[in-house]
This record gives sequence, C-alpha cells and structure tokens, in this order.
Amino acid sequence: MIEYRTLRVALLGAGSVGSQVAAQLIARADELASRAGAGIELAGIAVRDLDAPRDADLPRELLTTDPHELILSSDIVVELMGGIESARTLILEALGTGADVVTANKALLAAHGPELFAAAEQVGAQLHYEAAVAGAIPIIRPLRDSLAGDRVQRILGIVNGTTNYILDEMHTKGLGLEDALAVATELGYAEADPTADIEGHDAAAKAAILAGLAFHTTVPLESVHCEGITAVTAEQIESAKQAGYVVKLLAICEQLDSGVSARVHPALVPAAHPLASVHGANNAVFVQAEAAGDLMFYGAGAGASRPPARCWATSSRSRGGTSPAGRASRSRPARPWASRPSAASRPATRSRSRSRTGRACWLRSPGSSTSRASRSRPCCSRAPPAPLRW
Ligand SMILES: NC(=O)C1=CN([C@@H]2O[C@H](COP(=O)(O)OP(=O)(O)OC[C@H]3O[C@@H](n4cnc5c(N)ncnc54)[C@H](OP(=O)(O)O)[C@@H]3O)[C@@H](O)[C@H]2O)C=CC1
Ligand SMILES: N[C@@H](CC=O)C(=O)O
Repeated sequence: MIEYRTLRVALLGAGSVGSQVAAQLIARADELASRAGAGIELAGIAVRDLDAPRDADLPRELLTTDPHELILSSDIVVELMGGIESARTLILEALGTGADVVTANKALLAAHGPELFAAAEQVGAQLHYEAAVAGAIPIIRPLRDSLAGDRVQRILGIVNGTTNYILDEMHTKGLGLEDALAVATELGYAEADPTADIEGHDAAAKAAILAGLAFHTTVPLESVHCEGITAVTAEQIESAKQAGYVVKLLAICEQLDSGVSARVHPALVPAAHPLASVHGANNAVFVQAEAAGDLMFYGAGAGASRPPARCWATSSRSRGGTSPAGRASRSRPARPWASRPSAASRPATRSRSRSRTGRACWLRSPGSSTSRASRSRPCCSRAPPAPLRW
C-alpha cells in the first residue's frame, strides 16, 4: 500500500461554497490523495458562528472561530470567506507561514492582487484562484498557460451567475428583478451583499482579473467601467426580444492599439450568438485570439454545487506531486500582475433609454464602447475603437 505524506488543509469559511468544499474534501480524501501524490487532511474550518446552520453536514469538531491557530498548523489554506480586510489579513498571515493559498475571492484579488502575489513570491508559496472567475469553468489556466503563446484580442464574458439568472428570468418568464434576485440569493448564487452582483462590481472584479491575464498586464479595478443591471426594465428586455436580441450583463476586455479596455455593462446580444443561449446562473467566456480563433468556455457560474470543484482541485494540486510520501515540488508562483501601464478610456454609446427610476440607462451592443461615466475615467484607449464584429 502506498503511503502518502499528509498535507493539512485549513478552510476559512463554510458558507455556500466552503461547506461544499469541506464535504468534498472529506468524502474524496483517498481519491485526492492518489491524484495529488499527498494525503489531504481537512485540519479545520474557520467560521464566525459555530452554531450557524450549514448547507452540508460537517463534523462539529472541525469548526473553529480561531483562524490564526488553524493557519499555523496547515500546509494549504483555502480562503472562502469573501470580503476584503479579514480575508486579506488572513491570506497574508498564511503566506507568511509559507503555506500555499487557494482563494475564490475575486473582489480581494482585484483590489489587492499585486500585494498578495508579491507576498506569495517572497516566500516561494503559491496563490491559486481558479474558482475566482466564472464559477466552475476552468478559465484561469487556459488564459494564463494554454494561450500564453497566442495573442488574445478580446474577451466577452458572462461572468456573473446571479445577474445572468435574473436577466434570464426576466426574459423568459417576465419576472421582476427583485423577485428573481430573491430566488438567486436563496439558491446561493448571490454574494453576501448582492449589491456587488446587481451593480456589476463582482463582474468588474472578474473582468480586471481576466484582462490582466489575457493581456499580460495589471488592470486596476478602478479602471474597469462598471454598470450593473438595476436600471434594466422589463420594457427594455421586451423590446430587445422583439428586435432579436437578448440583454446580457457582459464583461468586455479588449486589447486596443493604444491600451487595454475592460468594461462591464448590460449589452444587446444577437439571439443567434452563442452567448445569447447562456441561461440561468451559467457563465460563458468567449475568447477571441489571433491563432486559436474563437473559443467559448461554458459552465455553471454560481451556486453551491459546482464552483467548489475548482477549489479542491487547486488545493489538491497546490503542493501535490506524483511522488508518494514526499513533499511535492513547488514551482514558483505565477505572476499575472506584472506591471505594464493600462491606457485611458474611450467614448461612444449606441442607444439610450430611460430606466424605471428615470435615470439614464445605457443598453449597448457589446461592439460599442463605454458610457458617459467611463469617458471621464482613465481606463482604455483614447483612440476611437474600430467597430467590433460578432
Ligand atoms: N457563491 C458562489 O456561487 C461563489 C462564490 N465565490 C466566492 O467564494 C467566497 C465565499 O462565497 P460564499 O460561500 O457564497 O460566502 P458565504 O457568505 O455563504 O460564506 C462565508 C463564510 O465565511 C465565514 N466567515 C466570514 N467572515 C469570517 C471571518 N472573519 N472569520 C471566519 N469566518 C468568516 C462565514 O462564517 P459563518 O457561516 O459562521 O457566518 C461563512 O461560513 C466569496 O469570495 C465569493 O465571492 C466564488 C465562486 C462562486
Ligand atoms: N455571486 C457570484 C458568485 C460567483 O462568483 C455570481 O453570481 O457569479
């Protein structure tokens, strides 16, 4: 019988995602050990409230309210708490002990990625974030590794499951935004504060990460134009439908001659385009690259059941190797944040309508560019964009 060295995994958070990751780490420990070349032991799970109801039946003795103690005794720390400050501090603490870290926290990475990656590099630890963008879809490695030799030209992504679910319910069932959001929250799709979903901040954080990887640069979150779905009305959805379009919240990242553009806004997608058929809380990332041509990555974008797979997949690989009984080899951490300046924003808007609240609401074709708000923000190229084609 093969004996593996055991790696201790600390889980920070047992909410929608964390409880499923914990359940899978426990249920599939042997399988993961043989794949990773190291035993995987769930050392403990840090939570705020020991008595809070959990989606999965987790051994009570694994729960703790002391993440610091847990981190000290672990080889791999999986951060699934969400939020910024506590998560940032605990990840830095974990990296400081030399532990590898896995996180699904896109908001944190978009805001503090350079600091965290620098901290990882300093100690030769790894910081994995496969589950931070597009739920269950493997998109980080394809962009960072598989397409490293190609030139990505544009990414069109449906990267927020909650808003896609809401828009889809509005489009197909005529549901109102609030009703659809309530269901999305109940199903575990939404963030702890769902404003991040419906105002587009979650998608903007993901856009910053995707654009940074695709264009080998740093894309600060502040430079991503962000407009959510709160101003999208049932009337707009209906008229789009009549005209052969579907309204989708898109993250659009482009390499322009004069710089990188990243923006998030509701867009009119032609009904025949593959992105129009992305229903429910599914996500899709449509990548256009010079050599590879058009690629589409599709799958579950949010919810308790699917995204966790990518957390335990990365945690098992984090220090994994093929040699039983030995600590796996550690490669240098990847650095998607190497700095290169991004450029300033660009104008152009296609059509304008009034929102329920009377506020100006902009529904654009994904081929058109950013709104009034982004024109004053340095974000993309100053040059007017060439018209985009589907
Ligand atoms: N939901 C989804 O579909 C997806 C979410 N993500 C990301 O995964 C992360 C987790 O999301 P989700 O599971 O939905 O979040 P939840 O809000 O459901 O769960 C958060 C968990 O973290 C714990 N927690 C929060 N703050 C602390 C703290 N300071 N110390 C200890 N424990 C703490 C909570 O404890 P307690 O239970 O005691 O309150 C809870 O168990 C987020 O970064 C999110 O953006 C990524 C992909 C998909
Ligand atoms: N709230 C997010 C969860 C996954 O990242 C979403 O709806 O996509």
